[in-house]
Amino acid sequence: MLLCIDCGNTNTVFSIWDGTEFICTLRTSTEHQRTADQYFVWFSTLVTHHGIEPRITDVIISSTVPRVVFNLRVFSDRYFGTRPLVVGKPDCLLPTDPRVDAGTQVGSDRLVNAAGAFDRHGGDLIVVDFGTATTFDVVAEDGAYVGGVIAPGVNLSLEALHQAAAALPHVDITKPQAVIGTNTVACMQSGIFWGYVGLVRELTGRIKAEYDRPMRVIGTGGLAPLFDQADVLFDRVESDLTMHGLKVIHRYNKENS
Ligand SMILES: Nc1ncnc2c1ncn2[C@@H]1O[C@H](COP(=O)(O)OP(=O)(O)OP(=O)(O)O)[C@@H](O)[C@H]1O
Ligand SMILES: CC(C)(CO)[C@@H](O)C(=O)NCCC(=O)O
Ligand SMILES: [K+]
Repeated sequence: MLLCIDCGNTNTVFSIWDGTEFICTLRTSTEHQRTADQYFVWFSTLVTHHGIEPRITDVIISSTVPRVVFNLRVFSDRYFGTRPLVVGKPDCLLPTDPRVDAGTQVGSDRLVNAAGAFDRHGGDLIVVDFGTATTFDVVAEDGAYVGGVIAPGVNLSLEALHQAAAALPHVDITKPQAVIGTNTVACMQSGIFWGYVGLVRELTGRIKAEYDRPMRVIGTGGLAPLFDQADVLFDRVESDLTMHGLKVIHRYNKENS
């Protein structure tokens, strides 16, 4: 079985692929202090709770937080006896190399999204991922990541409003009934929700205008389904795109190394 680990700046997601399907997905907050042993206590407790007896033979990791990789490597070595593949490291091959400015370290989550989306849909894509940041990844005709956009994440923007303005509470993101809010919370929800609808529409429109071929837009990340209710922003929403990309990169490395 393959354990896929997607470590973002906010959350780390573990998902077990049994060769046919993802049988268990677990989410924890990203904390660089967490040790290999702490990961294992958490992981083994929850898989047992789900009635699963995983026999992990392979591990692949994507991390946007460099400091957590060491402990995840130890976790993999110590508890599963396997050396993990780490996306972005020289010994992890990508199906297609990114074409970006020399010296640019593209976030591994974006490379993984590009690989996963290309595997499912072919090229000429924009992947919009609503994580800590809202990222737009452009996938060329041949599957290469060729650039994109990084905007502040939805939860980050809400948190920034709350932190910076004494009278603004912490609010959860939902789709407001109206655009004109008649109370503070409704005003904030409208600003974030409809503001991000506009951000996504404007940026995908401008990317399409700059790119010389027709493109499709794939939404992913926890909040993509929410924004999908608003408007025709995406051709597809796929919540498991990053996990799918990890599986694709793992398979590519097995077949080509
Ligand atoms: N089905 C869902 N409905 C609503 N919110 C969700 C859902 N799934 C996840 N979320 C929330 O959406 C947010 C985005 O989740 P996602 O995993 O895409 O990114 P993240 O964990 O915030 O960021 P990163 O991957 O950069 O750490 C999270 O705060 C999560 O709690
Ligand atoms: C933009 C984030 C934070 C999104 O998770 C991540 O992909 C990252 O740290 N990227 C590095 C810079 C880049 O992708 O160009
Ligand atoms: K993510």
